[in-house]
Amino acid sequence: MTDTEIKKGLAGVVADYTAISKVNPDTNSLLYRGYPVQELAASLPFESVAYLLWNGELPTDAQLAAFTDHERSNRALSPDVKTALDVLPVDCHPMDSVRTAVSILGAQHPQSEDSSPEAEMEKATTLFAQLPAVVAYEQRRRTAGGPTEPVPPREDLDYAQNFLWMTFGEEADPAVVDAFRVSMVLYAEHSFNASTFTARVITSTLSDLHSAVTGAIGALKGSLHGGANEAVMHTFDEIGIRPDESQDQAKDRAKAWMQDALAQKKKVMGFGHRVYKHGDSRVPTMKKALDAMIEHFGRHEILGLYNGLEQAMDEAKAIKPNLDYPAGPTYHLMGFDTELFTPLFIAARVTGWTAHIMEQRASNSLIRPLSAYNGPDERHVPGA
Ligand SMILES: CC(=O)SCCNC(=O)CCNC(=O)[C@H](O)C(C)(C)COP(=O)(O)OP(=O)(O)OC[C@H]1O[C@@H](n2cnc3c(N)ncnc32)[C@H](O)[C@@H]1OP(=O)(O)O
Ligand SMILES: O=C([O-])CC(=O)C(=O)O
Repeated sequence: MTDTEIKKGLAGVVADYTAISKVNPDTNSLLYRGYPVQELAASLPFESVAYLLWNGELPTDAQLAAFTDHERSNRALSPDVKTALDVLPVDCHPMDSVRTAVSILGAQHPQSEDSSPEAEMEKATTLFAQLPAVVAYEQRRRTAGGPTEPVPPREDLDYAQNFLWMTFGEEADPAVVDAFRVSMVLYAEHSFNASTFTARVITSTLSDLHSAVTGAIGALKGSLHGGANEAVMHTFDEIGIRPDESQDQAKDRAKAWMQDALAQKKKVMGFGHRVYKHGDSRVPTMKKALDAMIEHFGRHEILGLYNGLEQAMDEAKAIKPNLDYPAGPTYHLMGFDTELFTPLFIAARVTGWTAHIMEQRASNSLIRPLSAYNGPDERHVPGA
């Protein structure tokens, strides 16, 4: 086999059909089940988008009411999960904590080994409902410096409102809720990205849903994928966030930082994409949400840093930001610890992952590519 036949990173390989989303780099568009993501993000609750991804259609009012009733009644942090999280080091990465929690939820689920469509939908829905409690508790445990009391969920709040309530213990301002809701919708689904493909590979062996999600979390953690939203904030921190500084001063420092980083051939997280080469379809919508948070909190120096990095990268390499770039500072302004940013991505992407798990299972073929061997020629153990 020659090198030219090898598709390193599976770049450009079309591995299967999917009816869940369409990423089109030529038109810079993203459709969930045919709907432009910008239209979904404009006003729909995240619950409707989850329903759409799983069922293929937006819910009627009655369907949404039944779905949200079920979701709201499954929001509490499982006591066993709390016990398990409490023995983890308080400074362990919260991606590890959430991965552990999903594993426990799988082992405890009464339908863990049932992969019928009904059981898969039930497991996807309860996981969707329970992840905010896990992520919120991890934020609170870190803030408290150890085991603490979770904030009980509220059934009178929608998904986004309740997520922020459980995290911060107070009702969030509607502007913050809306920016958070938008981020969840934009993060929900993106065809055969690395974590979703991981979930599909695991499902293809006829393994269970929670195993597939646990594996997907591992794939999401890396900074070339979901971990980039955390890494973006580390970049901002390295440049230095100075709330007293003007937007222009911040921009100049950010530009200088980027020029230096690129001169050293560094990869700057939050920029570039395997599929989009002229900008990520979701960035303009997420940037609007970031702008709203910058206005809301009066933090214009963040915009200076944002614009400085973006402009210097564009001038030097014409590489555009991806979704993680505006999402990172948005979550920072909302008050989340930087290490919690990728767990927030999990809470959103669990909808897309589980939709793909169900799609893979419905039309399965074991995913098992070939490799080209380039190790030593056959040789023999002395005396064998
Ligand atoms: C939600 C998400 O998961 S979106 C992706 C989040 N990930 C990141 O933000 C990590 C930073 N970005 C990257 O590493 C890459 O752009 C990837 C992995 C996302 C896509 O990479 P690929 O399609 O494999 O492109 P590849 O990494 O080969 O880059 C092509 C060229 O652009 C450069 N490049 C791409 N992204 C960046 C970047 N963020 N910073 C600096 N240079 C970059 C590469 O160095 C390479 O240059 P070269 O040809 O001179 O060697
Ligand atoms: O599609 C990708 O490769 C990465 C990405 O943007 C996502 O998963 O949202």
